[in-house]
Amino acid sequence: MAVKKPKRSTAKRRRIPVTASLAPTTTLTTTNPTTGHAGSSSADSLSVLMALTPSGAETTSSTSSLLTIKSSKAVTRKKSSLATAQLIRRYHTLNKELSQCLARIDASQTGTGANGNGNGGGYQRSQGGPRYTAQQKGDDLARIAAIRQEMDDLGGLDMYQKASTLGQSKQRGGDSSKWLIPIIESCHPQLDKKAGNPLRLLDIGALSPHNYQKYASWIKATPIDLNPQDPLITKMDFLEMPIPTSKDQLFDVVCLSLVVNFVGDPTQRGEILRHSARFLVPGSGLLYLVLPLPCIDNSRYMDHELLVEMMAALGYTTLVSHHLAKKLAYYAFRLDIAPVDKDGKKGSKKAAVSQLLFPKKMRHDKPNRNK
Ligand SMILES: C[S@@+](CC[C@H](N)C(=O)[O-])C[C@H]1O[C@@H](n2cnc3c(N)ncnc32)[C@H](O)[C@@H]1O
Repeated sequence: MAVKKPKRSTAKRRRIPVTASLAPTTTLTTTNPTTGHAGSSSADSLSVLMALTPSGAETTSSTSSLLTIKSSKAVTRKKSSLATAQLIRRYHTLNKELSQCLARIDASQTGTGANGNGNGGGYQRSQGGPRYTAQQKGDDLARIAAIRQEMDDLGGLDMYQKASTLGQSKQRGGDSSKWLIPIIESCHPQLDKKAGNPLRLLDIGALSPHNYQKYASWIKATPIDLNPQDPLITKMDFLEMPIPTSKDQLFDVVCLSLVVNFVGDPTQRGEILRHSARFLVPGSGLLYLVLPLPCIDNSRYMDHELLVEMMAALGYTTLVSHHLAKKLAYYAFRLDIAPVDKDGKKGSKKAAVSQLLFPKKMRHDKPNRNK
């Protein structure tokens, strides 16, 4: 994508460092976006993953028959898959708790109280709400340090990404782009795949630059990530990505596969979805959204109907297709209405209205549901 005079997004962004650049990224070094620590902390990250493998995992070398070898391999794979899932879950939990602590501190400093979604804990600096005491702030600061330490001990974002890459390896079903391809094809029936005029696809939070390689003749992918695992992935915080200033900079497809749930702060999750609309061709652009299934079918506050309603409020009024699989929920939305606040202006009427439209509200009051 050619970028002329990039216009910076004013989308709400506080803690993830600015790394906006469309140039390849290996020369850029940043603070670890999640832990806030400099550099990569995962020199021996794979050994951390191995250490997480439940003890007693057998290896094939000690087995004597082919049958045992096969079952032993399967057992090892299952255990390692469990360890990977455990690591990813722990990382998400820490990331969320970190966001909550940071949001409480932010809210107490700005006097905004909760950040509109309960994440700030409802504390206010000024009158009207419970006071956020110095003691509570001290506890939050101590907890933040402990969380960052634990994240570092686990191997930081780098390790999380390696675990996620294992999660998307072929053995475990491959990456989630497969579901999308037939949908893109059905939305562009006239597309001449050999004409040399490929569709433009922005892959946000890409673990591999090769997810769309097979379709390179008709899909030109731009993979970006906060912490690229490959030099072909551009280092970029999507919320800092320059908003297109002309039609030829827009994308036909924007992919957010397992990215929104990665973000700990609910306001920022919303911002990512809102921001996505600024990059798509209105009328035909597709947003590919993948979430862990429990976000949709086991939450107290969110479900399929509410997601569809919220997306419609952002201009995604057509749900082209969706699929609730065993572990993941896949959605393809079409951007029918161009965003009003194209310039990314925060606090626009539209933004205020959508916050009022969707306050955090209990929808499924059941004890076993996620919060
Ligand atoms: C679960 S992993 C990626 C999953 C991959 N897309 C897939 O479908 O398997 C989530 C990724 O999102 C990236 N990410 C989170 N927030 C981001 C942002 N604001 N900009 C760019 N990448 C982001 C993280 O760095 C991480 O690599």
